[in-house]
Amino acid sequence: TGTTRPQRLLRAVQERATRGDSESVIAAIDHFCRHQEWAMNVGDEKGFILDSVVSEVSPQTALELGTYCGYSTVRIARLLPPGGHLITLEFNPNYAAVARQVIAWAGLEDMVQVVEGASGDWIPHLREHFGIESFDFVFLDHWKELYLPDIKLLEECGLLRKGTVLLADNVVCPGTPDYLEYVRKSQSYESHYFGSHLEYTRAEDGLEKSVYLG
Ligand SMILES: O=C(NCCCCCn1ccnc1)c1cc(-c2ccc(F)cc2)cc(O)c1O
Ligand SMILES: [Mg+2]
Repeated sequence: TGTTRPQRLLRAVQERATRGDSESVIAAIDHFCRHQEWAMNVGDEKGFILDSVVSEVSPQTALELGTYCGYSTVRIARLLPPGGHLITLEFNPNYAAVARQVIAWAGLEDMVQVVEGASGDWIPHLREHFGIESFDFVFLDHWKELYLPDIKLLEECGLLRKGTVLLADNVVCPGTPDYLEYVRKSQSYESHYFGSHLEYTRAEDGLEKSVYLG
């Protein structure tokens, strides 16, 4: 027994960050991951790229696949425009429980909906369950072999529109080769690779930004 890494990360947030201050929550998690224990958050370097894409899109509706401890959820939600809303899907209930508390500590619970379950099960029900017409922005950061099937499902469910921006983490490490090939070859996407590093390390990694053309 004892605590899990997500629980230790949450304790670091509660001990180091100021309630309602999302910047201090982000800083506390980055400090924990650099100085205490590595964790698979998108991190500060790739997080800066995520911030710039979210700011550019300024999404009213956003979807995140893979919440983990809520680090990228907080990064995205803090930049949403008035009326903006973020739905984040997490398969692991222990991750989801920690993420809800991290998001609440940042004071962003009103703009975020943490949904527990398998992305493939939930995607076909997002419209009816949350009144979503389509997404302006999608951040992919869950199991790497699900990136491709899940964007195909989003297409089939009509949840992408002309101009929807997809941003995928880890396209180099751990890697998402089938997803990359698809978005780079498909006539329905305009893709661009942002080179960076695996969170808190010197290993190569990067984000792929893909605009859906319909
Ligand atoms: O596996 C990752 N994320 C998915 C976690 C489970 C998602 C569950 N889920 C949520 C919704 N549907 C399913 C991941 C891994 C690494 C990594 C890199 C190098 C290494 F040596 C070890 C690990 C780095 C990341 O940045 C990652 O995102
Ligand atoms: Mg990741």
